[in-house]
Amino acid sequence: MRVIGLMSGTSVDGIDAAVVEITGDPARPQVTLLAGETYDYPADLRAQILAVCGGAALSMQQLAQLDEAIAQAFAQAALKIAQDHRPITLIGSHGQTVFHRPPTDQLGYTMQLGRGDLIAAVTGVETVSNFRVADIALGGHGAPLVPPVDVALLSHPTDDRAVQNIGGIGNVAFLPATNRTETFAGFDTGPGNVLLDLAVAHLSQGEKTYDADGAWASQGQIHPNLVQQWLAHPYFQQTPPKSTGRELFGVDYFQQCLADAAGLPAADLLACLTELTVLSIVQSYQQWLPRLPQQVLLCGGGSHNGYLRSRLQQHLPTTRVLTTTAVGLDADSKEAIAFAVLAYWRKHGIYGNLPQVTGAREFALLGEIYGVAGNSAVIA
Ligand SMILES: Nc1ncnc2c1ncn2[C@@H]1O[C@H](COP(=O)(O)OP(=O)(O)OP(=O)(O)O)[C@@H](O)[C@H]1O
Ligand SMILES: CC(=O)N[C@H]1[C@@H]2OC[C@@H](O2)[C@@H](O)[C@@H]1O[C@H](C)C(=O)O
Repeated sequence: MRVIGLMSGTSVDGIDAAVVEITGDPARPQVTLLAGETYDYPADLRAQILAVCGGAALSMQQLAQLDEAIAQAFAQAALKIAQDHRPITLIGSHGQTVFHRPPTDQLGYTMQLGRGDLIAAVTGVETVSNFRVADIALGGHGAPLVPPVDVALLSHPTDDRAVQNIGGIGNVAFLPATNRTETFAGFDTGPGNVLLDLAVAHLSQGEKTYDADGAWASQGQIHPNLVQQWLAHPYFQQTPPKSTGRELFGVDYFQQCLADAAGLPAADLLACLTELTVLSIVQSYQQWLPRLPQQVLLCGGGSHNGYLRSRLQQHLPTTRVLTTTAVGLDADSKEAIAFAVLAYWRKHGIYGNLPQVTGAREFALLGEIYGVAGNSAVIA
């Protein structure tokens, strides 16, 4: 079956789209990537989304317009990537997270915009969307959802692996070697690139959106006391299951970091924020994974940050730090691929969440399915 996966994450940089061919046993699918692209959001739409993520109030009218604009952008991304890969049978669309409240003594709440019904209507392809809410209703975090896909696609016969996504937020999936019988682990490790991106935009007066390869940060000096001060944030001490977002590590937190680093050169701020990401990952492995893995497989945009990668390798001397691309799964497309697989699982009646990761009290079918009328197909 040919499936499109669509995802836009906490960096809000654009829509990751992937076309995959899925074959074999639905529970242990064989996935071949046929195309992977990122389609940038129009600048005004990105600005609106970032404002809402930052807590800007919206009228219902504005919410409706934003939801439609995001759905249209996702549908256009699907139409573009499908061009040379028809027929497409199914779309799995994560949408755009604009609000995420982890559960406490009350249920969590999460909101992804980009209505699946509109994507189905525009593309003529059955679409699964709104993946997180079923897990949330069962007391879970609704995140991270990619770990079971990592288990299915990246487990190794003899080596323990940790798959580390470094997007806006970072998250890990621990995959014990398949010759062991342990359960899996996974959680959000904390900020990935989000603080770095905010710092770069601030330091470059909006000229740049990110620090390519970590080149700017690599010229700076790390101030360990400052990094330790930031690592005292309660999120880093919290026991999994745990998830986070721009609500905790967004503009307000960045302003605090900026104030803490007052007087330091720009490159030092970037080096310190990079070290925060790196040490939050390393310390969370030491605290919460059953043991350190033999391999860390990086994915997401942060996997292109050579400075960050080298810092991570330095702090994990007995572990090989690689990318998922190095073991055959494209590091930039992996999350989009994951939502194609989650949609495929939904259609086959296969549970998509891992309760030991999300904290839900049960397994759940994830996603709402939106069908299309028989002859309305555009890319089917
Ligand atoms: N060449 C590069 N060098 C350094 N950093 C990069 C590079 N390319 C991308 N990035 C970083 O990766 C970020 C985008 O990563 P990605 O697309 O994985 O995030 P996301 O999917 O939005 O987030 P999340 O996984 O939290 O939902 C950019 O904002 C930038 O900080
Ligand atoms: C609520 C939400 O959108 N969470 C994202 C975010 O981005 C990274 C991290 O925080 C992860 O928990 C999740 O995305 C990935 C795709 C996941 O669910 O596995």
